[in-house]
Amino acid sequence: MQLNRNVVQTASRAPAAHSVLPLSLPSACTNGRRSLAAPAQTAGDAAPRAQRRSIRAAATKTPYPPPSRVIPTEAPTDVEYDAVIVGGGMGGLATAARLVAKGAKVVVLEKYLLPGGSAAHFKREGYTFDVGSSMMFGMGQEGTTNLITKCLETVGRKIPTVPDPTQVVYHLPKSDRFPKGLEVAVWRQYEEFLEELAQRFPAEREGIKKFYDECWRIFDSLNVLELKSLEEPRYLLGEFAKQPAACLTLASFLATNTGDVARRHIKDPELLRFIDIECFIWSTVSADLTPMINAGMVFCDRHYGGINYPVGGVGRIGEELAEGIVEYGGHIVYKANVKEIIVEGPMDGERRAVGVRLADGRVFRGKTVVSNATRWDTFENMIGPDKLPESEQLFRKRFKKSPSFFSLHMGVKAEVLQGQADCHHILLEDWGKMEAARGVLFVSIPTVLDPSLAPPGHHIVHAFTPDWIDNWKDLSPAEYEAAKEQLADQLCERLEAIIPGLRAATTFREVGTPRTHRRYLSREDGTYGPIPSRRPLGMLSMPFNSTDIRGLYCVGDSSFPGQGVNAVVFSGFGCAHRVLADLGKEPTWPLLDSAFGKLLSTVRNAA
Ligand SMILES: NC(=O)c1ccc[n+]([C@@H]2O[C@H](COP(=O)([O-])OP(=O)(O)OC[C@H]3O[C@@H](n4cnc5c(N)ncnc54)[C@H](O)[C@@H]3O)[C@@H](O)[C@H]2O)c1
Ligand SMILES: CC(C)=CCC/C(C)=C/C=C/C(C)=C/C=C/C(C)=C/C=C/C=C(C)/C=C/C=C(C)/C=C/C=C(\C)CCC=C(C)C
Repeated sequence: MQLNRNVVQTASRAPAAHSVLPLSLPSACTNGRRSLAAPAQTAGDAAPRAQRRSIRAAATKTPYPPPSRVIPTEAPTDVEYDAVIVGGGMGGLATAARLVAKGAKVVVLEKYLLPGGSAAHFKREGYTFDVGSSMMFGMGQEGTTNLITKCLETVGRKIPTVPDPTQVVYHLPKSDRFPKGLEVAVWRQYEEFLEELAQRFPAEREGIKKFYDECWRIFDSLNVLELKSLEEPRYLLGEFAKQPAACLTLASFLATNTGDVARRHIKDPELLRFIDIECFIWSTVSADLTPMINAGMVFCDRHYGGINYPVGGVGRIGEELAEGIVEYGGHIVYKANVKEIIVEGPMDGERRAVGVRLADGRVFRGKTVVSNATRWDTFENMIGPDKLPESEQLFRKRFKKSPSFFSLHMGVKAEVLQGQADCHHILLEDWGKMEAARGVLFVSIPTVLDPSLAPPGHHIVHAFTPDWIDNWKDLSPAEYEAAKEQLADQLCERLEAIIPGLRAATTFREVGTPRTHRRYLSREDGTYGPIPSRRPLGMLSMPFNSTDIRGLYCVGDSSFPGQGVNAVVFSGFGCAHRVLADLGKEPTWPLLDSAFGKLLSTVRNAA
């Protein structure tokens, strides 16, 4: 059966291209093919790509963004805040934005000098480097899942963006069928991507469409809901009443993992491995361990128009949010290292978080405390490893820390990337190494979308690969430096396969190891976030924002729905809603509320 593009394309899947074009950038198109040294395909090469590209990056000049503005603020310590927020990563900022917009008195305490956490940026020699990846979901203009756009709007902000023409281009291992390697581009247009994949695996044409169409069922359901706290039954019942079909669809997928759905429709082992890496690049686990609802979000938002690069760099999002929060009356204190979450009450009775103490001795008191640090940093380091509530002990059995990353930030002469139009690439030479440290190589070239990030005539190449902190322990300073250089050289050698001449064209290079991530992001072992230790029951085992300590909430990637900027912003929306409900600033049905809370924790403990 041939894919029928007219059937696949629906208004909800592909909002008009103009709606996602940059707000202030030229929509200049470059119709050339990708210029990376792409191996030819053997199983049916796709039709000429130039004909199928309907959205192209603005790859020419862009205006320089406004200079970074991080307004340092202080905050009084002699007041009781509605919420004291530990950490100004995207999870903490999203919570703060939603709270201040409702008139709550909020202080954000950030250990570093800048907002954004792992989604911040740093500047060196005329380059603006994104700390993490440059792939931003949730930045579209339509629907309800464009949570980054919505979060900015909450505090009156908007950022010009550039659409990514492809989400990612995969350069995957050689096999009998693909002697030069399997290459697949995930085009912004859904039909183009389906066609490309079906050309590679013609016998699975129908299965491919069925699998990805199941993802659309989830996305289309999420994309009509007002996204708030799933722990608040009054809101939840309201959404069920307004959108019963969407809510039932989501409920039916809550306990499902992606691998199960993929195997229902696809039999080819090589294609199933492709679905694995489709999950791995954002969940850092295979499809069997990746909740299907998250896959629905990621596999569809990219075609719906959600992946757009913020002009000026990913760090602009945090900067704009921070400014907006301050404008709405909130406080953000930088260089504020929270050492302790103050909890009152007996160990065997009701315990309540009442504030925090900083390393310099300052105390901020609040009716609620929200932690944007990982659960390990929050409970073990700021409360005490001997005081772990039962639900936290359970969390530690079910989830473990994912590896951190080794990152290589490079400035390169522009000619080495002549004609390049794809920002993100994935390289893997051996399927057996997909989940191993230093196996998958992630590559972002954000300057193809926003040239203003590099000095004229230059590009940024950011390459990173999963790595464990244990690989960097017990080294002398000289050994540490030598190990960094050696691994950086190895990665450059691998990169030469898709960017020939890279090493000779490199004019700037800075390396980060898991130790760097631990130090600057204050994430235990530099972890990227929690991953399941065993097969999870879809999303059901992931904790929401409330904790067993009254008044203490967690937000960010150790809370539902997990890693990803759009995901932690959703977690922030949920957290703010739950906090407001507990503060009496959002309507609730108290009896139902407490019964539902107990039911949820019973279900989660059993999941
Ligand atoms: N392209 C992408 O998709 C992309 C890019 C970057 C980041 N991310 C995602 O962002 C997620 C993380 O976001 P997040 O909001 O959960 O966490 P985060 O680590 O980004 O932010 C946490 C913040 O808390 C601060 N902090 C930690 N301990 C502190 C303490 N004791 N006192 C004061 N401040 C403290 C840190 O300095 C940091 O700014 C990751 O899962 C990753 O997937 C994604
Ligand atoms: C009863 C109950 C509870 C319920 C009922 C039913 C219902 C209603 C349900 C509902 C649900 C919901 C709403 C859900 C939600 C969800 C969500 C929102 C989700 C989201 C997600 C997201 C995500 C996951 C994302 C992610 C992303 C990421 C991670 C990214 C990353 C990236 C990277 C790393 C990059 C790569 C790079 C290269 C390639 C270079």
